[in-house]
Amino acid sequence: MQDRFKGILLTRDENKVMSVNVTELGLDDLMEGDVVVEVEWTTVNYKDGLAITGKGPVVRRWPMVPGIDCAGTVVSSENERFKAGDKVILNGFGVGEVHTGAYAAYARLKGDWLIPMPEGMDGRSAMAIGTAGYTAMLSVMALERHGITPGRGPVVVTGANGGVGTVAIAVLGKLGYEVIASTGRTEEAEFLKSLGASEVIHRDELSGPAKPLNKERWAGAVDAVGSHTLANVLSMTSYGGAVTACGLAQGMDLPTSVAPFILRGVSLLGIDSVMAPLALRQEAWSRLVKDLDMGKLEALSTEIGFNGIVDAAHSIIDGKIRGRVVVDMKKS
Ligand SMILES: C=CC(=O)SCCNC(=O)CCNC(=O)[C@H](O)C(C)(C)COP(=O)(O)OP(=O)(O)OC[C@H]1O[C@@H](n2cnc3c(N)ncnc32)[C@H](O)[C@@H]1OP(=O)(O)O
Ligand SMILES: NC(=O)C1=CN([C@@H]2O[C@H](COP(=O)(O)OP(=O)(O)OC[C@H]3O[C@@H](n4cnc5c(N)ncnc54)[C@H](O)[C@@H]3O)[C@@H](O)[C@H]2O)C=CC1
Repeated sequence: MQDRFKGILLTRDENKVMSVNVTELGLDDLMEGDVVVEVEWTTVNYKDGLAITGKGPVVRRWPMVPGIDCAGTVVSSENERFKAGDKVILNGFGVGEVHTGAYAAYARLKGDWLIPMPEGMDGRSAMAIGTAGYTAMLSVMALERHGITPGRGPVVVTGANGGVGTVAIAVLGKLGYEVIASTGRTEEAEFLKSLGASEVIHRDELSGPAKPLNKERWAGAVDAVGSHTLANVLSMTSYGGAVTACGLAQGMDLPTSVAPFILRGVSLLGIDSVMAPLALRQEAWSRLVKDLDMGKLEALSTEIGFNGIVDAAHSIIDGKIRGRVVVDMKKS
């Protein structure tokens, strides 16, 4: 292991003005943990974008190495579950928020947070999926638990060209659902159809203030957008349907009424990837091996090197990234 290694460090001055520094770090700059991992692959999620641009109060401890997820190899371990050489995945648990994170050549982490690399997956594909794709899987699993089968009717996916959206479309399509993709980038309709969407609608149909109830259009939804979009999705969900909420790309508010819940028995299912229990995580990663077509994952992914992370963080907040960004940490 190198004594000094590259990393990104977010610092704040006495006036709480943030700086983003590409710098050299040592192990002492990383917070305590019982496993040191060489970060081989990481990614840029919306939350990483919020952290690096400072657009959202994601970072809650300073200074911070951002980066909420990574895949790599264990370098040293005092945890009985892991030994040097093991391939692992890390996502969530406040890493990149309150615990120094993935945008460095090494990460010092708690072994209890790590998942052994599932059979059939490698570091690159794990991070092409990343937190966004794993959250898409958690969302699909929540719909399934609620009895939303392909026979119940279509499922709408909002934020369809984003990380959660593209992976959700690919998984739902493979599982046989009729998928309606909602996007502001309708010029990407053919791409979304190639992933598994049957129909593409413009996000403007869902982005204004919602009526309490509207014509029933879908049995289920994977929503990554929140705000008016989620309110409209709820108002158009058919009797007994279910909607998962994981994101806030339009806003953190939810200007809805109780009508969909009390008149149509619609359920709103909250999805949190960060503190999801280990068993649910392992199930989600195993399901991704089985239910996500790796050719489609490749089609929705763009690879960059370490030096591209900061630009990609700005681009994701500007809504300019299609699908997922995977970062090869060995590449500059
Ligand atoms: C991969 C996942 C995602 O992408 S999620 C989307 C990205 N996340 C965000 O945009 C969240 C950013 N955070 C915020 O906007 C705010 O922190 C807030 C609205 C969630 C809360 O802010 P507010 O100023 O209203 O309250 P406090 O900071 O005083 O916190 C209240 C209470 O909540 C605890 N808390 C704060 N952040 C989190 C979090 N991320 N996860 C879990 N809990 C959180 C905080 O510790 C306080 O609890 P207490 O018991 O008093 O300590
Ligand atoms: N709850 C959780 O644990 C998790 C939450 N998330 C959240 O899910 C959301 C999506 O994440 P990603 O797919 O990775 O982000 P992304 O940026 O890849 O995708 C978001 C999509 O929403 C679109 N969008 C932006 N503004 C919009 C608006 N006003 N109306 C409709 N669409 C809009 C963008 O064009 C983009 O296609 C984010 O808010 C993120 O924070 C992501 C992962 C885990």
